[in-house]
Amino acid sequence: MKSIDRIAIFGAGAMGAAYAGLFTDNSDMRVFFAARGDRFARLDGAIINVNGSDYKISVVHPDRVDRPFDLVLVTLKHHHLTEPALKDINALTGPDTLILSVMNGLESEKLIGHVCGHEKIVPAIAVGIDAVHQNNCFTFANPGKIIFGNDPALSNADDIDRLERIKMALARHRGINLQSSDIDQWMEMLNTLSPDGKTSMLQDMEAKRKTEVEIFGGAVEVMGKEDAIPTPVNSTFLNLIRVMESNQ
Ligand SMILES: NC(=O)C1=CN([C@@H]2O[C@H](COP(=O)(O)OP(=O)(O)OC[C@H]3O[C@@H](n4cnc5c(N)ncnc54)[C@H](OP(=O)(O)O)[C@@H]3O)[C@@H](O)[C@H]2O)C=CC1
Ligand SMILES: CC(C)(CO)C(=O)C(=O)O
Repeated sequence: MKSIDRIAIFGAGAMGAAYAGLFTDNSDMRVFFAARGDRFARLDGAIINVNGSDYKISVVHPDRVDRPFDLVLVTLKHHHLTEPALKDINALTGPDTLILSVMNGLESEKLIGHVCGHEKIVPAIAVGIDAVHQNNCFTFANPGKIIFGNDPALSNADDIDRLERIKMALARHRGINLQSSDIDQWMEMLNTLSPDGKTSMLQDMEAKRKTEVEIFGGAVEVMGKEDAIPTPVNSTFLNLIRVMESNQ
């Protein structure tokens, strides 16, 4: 496998800055943020502070990529994954690029894979990190971990076949038998997060930004309806957050 020397981070928010700091401190990789327009202007030459240390991360414009990156780390919010953003992610890649999305939800790998090529996607999820973003200051008490997975259903298939396999994958996903020990493990992980930290969603609420609630609670509600499984507690929290968002 080709070595990873250059990494582009797409989304210089709480997670993007945390990983930019971690990669800069713990590897020889050259770390870049990728952005265009006002974001490029804001980030280019800027000093960001992560856990008390200053970093000046180079910034690449998607229209001015001289050679593909070895790794693209996607750290956007779900609603940022628009067609133009997906095109910009694609502009950072070449045939040997790996793409790692640490975004929450079930959709980002599919959307990015559709535009950039499913074969480039390394399926993964970030857990236990508690990254907070305030202006150019970023903090996290725990780096957490990235858990790598593999979904063979999403690679090497034509579109129709892939669609069927995605449906199969979803069925398999719903067939997973969650045990109470899984919930215990999740509670243990939550207990490792900083008491002074804020979830990504709380940060969005406080900043009066759109939240990702529709891909979390919204997705559970849709699946519950489809499978005729009542999800009243989920619906209560979902509707509370929807009302809070609409009152902003
Ligand atoms: N925060 C956490 O601890 C954790 C977060 N996650 C997940 O990770 C993902 C990222 O979360 P988080 O880092 O908190 O989110 P943030 O909102 O802090 O960061 C998202 C960043 O993406 C930038 N962005 C949006 N659109 C574009 C674009 N077109 N081009 C370049 N940059 C863009 C935003 O820029 P701008 O500010 O200019 O709009 C923002 O800086 C989410 O899916 C979240 O659920 C998962 C585990 C933990
Ligand atoms: C689970 C949690 C709270 C931290 O990993 C998270 O994913 C978030 O802040 O969005």
